[in-house]
Amino acid sequence: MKVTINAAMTIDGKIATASGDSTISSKDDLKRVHRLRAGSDAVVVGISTVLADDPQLTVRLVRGKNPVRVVVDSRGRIPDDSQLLRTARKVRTIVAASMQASAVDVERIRQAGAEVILAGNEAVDIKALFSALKKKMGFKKILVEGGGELNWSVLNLGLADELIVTIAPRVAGGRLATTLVEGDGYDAISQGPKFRLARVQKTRAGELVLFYKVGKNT
Ligand SMILES: NC(=O)C1=CN([C@@H]2O[C@H](COP(=O)(O)OP(=O)(O)OC[C@H]3O[C@@H](n4cnc5c(N)ncnc54)[C@H](O)[C@@H]3O)[C@@H](O)[C@H]2O)C=CC1
Ligand SMILES: Nc1nc(O)c(N)c(N[C@@H]2O[C@H](COP(=O)(O)O)[C@@H](O)[C@H]2O)n1
Repeated sequence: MKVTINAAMTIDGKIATASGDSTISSKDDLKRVHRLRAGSDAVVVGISTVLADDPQLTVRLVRGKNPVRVVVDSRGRIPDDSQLLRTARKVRTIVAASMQASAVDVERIRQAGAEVILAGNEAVDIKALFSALKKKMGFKKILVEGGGELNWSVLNLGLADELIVTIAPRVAGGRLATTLVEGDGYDAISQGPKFRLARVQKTRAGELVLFYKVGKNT
């Protein structure tokens, strides 16, 4: 199974402002992302991204098939009125929760038309989730679309094959603004995953799209 992380950041590495504005990519870049989604079996996001952005995670800017939408949501907090749950009967949607989710929330999410996968005791066990996506669902291409905490988990577990980062010609600043990779971080740069720059694209809006292959660290 191939796992790709895609995100857009400012020159200073922020994927959203401290107040939660994440409108970073140009229309051209968003079309590229929608094409990437169309070529993926599933798109995976963290619950904080759902709560901040209320995303659709569809391919509406291009022709193609919507990927299955997967939300990493330990406690089953996804709101009933979120775009993902409101459209769960039209576009297949999976909520990956842990044992922290109440039976009431699991039932509420299932009633809305989404599937629930339980993986992990506290946080969602990302390794177990990705294994289920591969072995039980038969998915071959997974697109991870953040946010920073989810990016950390996927990279730190050595699960990513590719990292695509759009650098927009903007600065967000703010020590509380979310960065591309959050989590605990490494003590030494040498402990982190190593990347190979495979390709660079420039968009009409002056963005650089960097395509990195990820060296496995596990
Ligand atoms: N510019 C861009 O390309 C993107 C920007 N964003 C922005 O990122 C921000 C959200 O990012 P974050 O706060 O970092 O949250 P996130 O979206 O990565 O979600 C993290 C949350 O997911 C849950 N979770 C459960 N198990 C987990 C596990 N094993 N590993 C990681 N998370 C787990 C936890 O509740 C955790 O706090 C939003 O402001 C959003 O707008 C999000 C995606 C793309
Ligand atoms: N590639 C990219 N560029 C940006 O500027 C972004 N803000 C994001 N965000 C990701 O896309 C989701 C929104 O998707 P929809 O437009 O609602 O389909 C958002 O939740 C992030 O995962 N990505």
